[in-house]
Amino acid sequence: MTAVRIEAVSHSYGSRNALARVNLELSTGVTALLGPNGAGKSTLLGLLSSALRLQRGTIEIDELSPDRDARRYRESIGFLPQQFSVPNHLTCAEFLTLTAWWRRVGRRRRPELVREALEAVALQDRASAKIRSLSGGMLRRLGIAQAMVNSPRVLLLDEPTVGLDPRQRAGLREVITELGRTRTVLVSTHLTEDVAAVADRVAVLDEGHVTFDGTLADLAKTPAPTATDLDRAYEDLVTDGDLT
Ligand SMILES: Nc1ncnc2c1ncn2[C@@H]1O[C@H](COP(=O)(O)OP(=O)(O)OP(=O)(O)O)[C@@H](O)[C@H]1O
Repeated sequence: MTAVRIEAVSHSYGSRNALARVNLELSTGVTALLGPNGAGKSTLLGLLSSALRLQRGTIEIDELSPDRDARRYRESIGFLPQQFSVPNHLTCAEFLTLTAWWRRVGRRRRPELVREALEAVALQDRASAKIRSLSGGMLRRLGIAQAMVNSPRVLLLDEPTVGLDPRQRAGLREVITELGRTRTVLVSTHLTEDVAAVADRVAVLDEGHVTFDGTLADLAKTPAPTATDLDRAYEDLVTDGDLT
């Protein structure tokens, strides 16, 4: 079972504190990182992905450190940033093959891993389609495929459902739920609907502090919480309970 350990992690941008002594442990399944705009979600994902350099505290994935074991650490992680650019003129399979090469997947394993990644996000029928022909939902799913093409144990998805219509969101949530059966998935979101649909666990972040870490039932204090139950509990935990 993969374990991600985040201990006493703080981060600041100049004089602005974005994270304050964050502690979290993640294992197989989907954990939602829920918080309003500016809570520090992207900063935490940036540190976990090692796109941002750790200033204070400890982060480990199965005891690998982003500093000491940089290469193996990075190979353990797949990251879908909030904004990502793709070469529109390539096909989905070409783009994923290129990504696999860049992530040091050996030539022989590439076709199989590209096929698996496309299947995992239900884009197998689009392997030969140009990226420019994809809808917003498909593009986001391709973003998840690029994050998982080297078979990482941990997937970090930063606001993956933003900007999608309800049908595309439902499709993406199914994909995320499926991925969580075998991987450690951390999904940042400010939508309690996302949390209700995909998460086994939820961590609430507010102004850089973790104000809750536990199951959905514990958060809402009811055994099978709906998005509305979660909304109510969440609003009590954040300073600015803006759910838009
Ligand atoms: N590069 C930066 N320079 C200065 N301040 C930053 C930078 N990136 C983030 N911040 C600040 O750090 C805090 C946390 O930002 P972060 O983007 O991590 O939050 P978030 O929860 O991901 O918000 P959002 O949902 O809006 O992306 C905010 O106050 C933000 O303004």
